[in-house]
Amino acid sequence: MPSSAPLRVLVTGAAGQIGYAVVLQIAKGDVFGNDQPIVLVLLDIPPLAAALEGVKLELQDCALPTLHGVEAVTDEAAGFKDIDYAFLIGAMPRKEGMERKDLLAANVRIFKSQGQALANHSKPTVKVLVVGNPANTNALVAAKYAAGKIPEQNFSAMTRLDHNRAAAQIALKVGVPVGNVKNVTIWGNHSSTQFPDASHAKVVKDGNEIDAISAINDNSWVQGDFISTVQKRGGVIIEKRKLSSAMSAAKAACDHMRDWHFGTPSGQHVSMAIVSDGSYGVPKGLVYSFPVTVDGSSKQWKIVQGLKIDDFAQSKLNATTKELEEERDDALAACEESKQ
Ligand SMILES: NC(=O)c1ccc[n+]([C@@H]2O[C@H](COP(=O)([O-])OP(=O)(O)OC[C@H]3O[C@@H](n4cnc5c(N)ncnc54)[C@H](O)[C@@H]3O)[C@@H](O)[C@H]2O)c1
Ligand SMILES: O=C(O)CC[C@H](O)C(=O)O
Repeated sequence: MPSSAPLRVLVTGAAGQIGYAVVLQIAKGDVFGNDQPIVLVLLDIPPLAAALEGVKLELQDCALPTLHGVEAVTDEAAGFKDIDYAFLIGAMPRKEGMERKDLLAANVRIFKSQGQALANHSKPTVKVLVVGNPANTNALVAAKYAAGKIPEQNFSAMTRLDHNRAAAQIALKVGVPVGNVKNVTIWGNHSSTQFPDASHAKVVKDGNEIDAISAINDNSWVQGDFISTVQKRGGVIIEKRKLSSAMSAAKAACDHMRDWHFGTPSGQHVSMAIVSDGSYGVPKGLVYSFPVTVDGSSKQWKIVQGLKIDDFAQSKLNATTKELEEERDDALAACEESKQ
């Protein structure tokens, strides 16, 4: 039987394709547990009000014991009121032929407004996951406009999909189930400059835990096809489906929030894009993907320190840093232009 007070969980873009895939997983307990009641708040834009209402009705029809309420709203003030967790998915996805940069100016304004809404209406303890692209820079913008009310440590952007993709590629290469792979790392931006890093990963093979690098035994793959496959996977999905990834993105969003809520398993790290504190020489303030562990009782993440970064890895970290600095500058200029 559900025991504690309901958590208010906001999903923006809830009438969209990731939204449709994510709400059931959240509502049935995959993220916050089978005994944690929740109220789902679905937010989308006014032209999507009827579709949003349809999602709400379907959720009611799922008859889920953990779902104590569903609210469908098109007004930010109502959507962000008193929320505990926010899945910020609502934004334009890249279509075939579009560059990620084309999204920046349009989407960044959404996150300025939502940063302000978080500051004005949400609980100061709210934990925020930005999925909408460019996710890292959108999170930077939301954190900036919520500053003073909500700690920057409460903002994150999603690189868990890249993390899951990297683990899956290693599992396929080694010939083990993906559950036998842990501690891959995604560094930097959720974009094609990200650095998927297998060098600290472990694999259980034939009953023994060994370094992934030894299990793979193919350094040119680790420094070549492995990296480019993960970097370009989102684009390949768009090319094949003519739509941006949704099922895998929704699953990754749930993984990210579950680990933030309950903590990471002992001896394991995950990848989260969070506000840099200067670790590994990454400029402070950039929203950058790092290897992190999370303590489930405090719900605080910590960057894993002391991982060896060789010259090859450092050049990859530098490239994604450079892109994030450019995105930050473009985004802040776009925010200045939008006088709301
Ligand atoms: N970080 C990641 O790993 C990752 C992975 C996949 C997709 N994405 C991104 O997630 C976003 C959503 O993708 P999708 O496929 O669900 O797109 P979609 O077009 O199917 O849905 C987006 C929804 O957001 C809504 N929306 C737009 N502006 C809004 C606003 N201001 N407030 C609330 N809702 C708003 C739209 O009306 C639409 O219903 C895209 O930006 C996509 O690129 C990120
Ligand atoms: O637009 C893209 O290139 C990527 C879309 C999405 O973020 C993904 O990773 O699948």
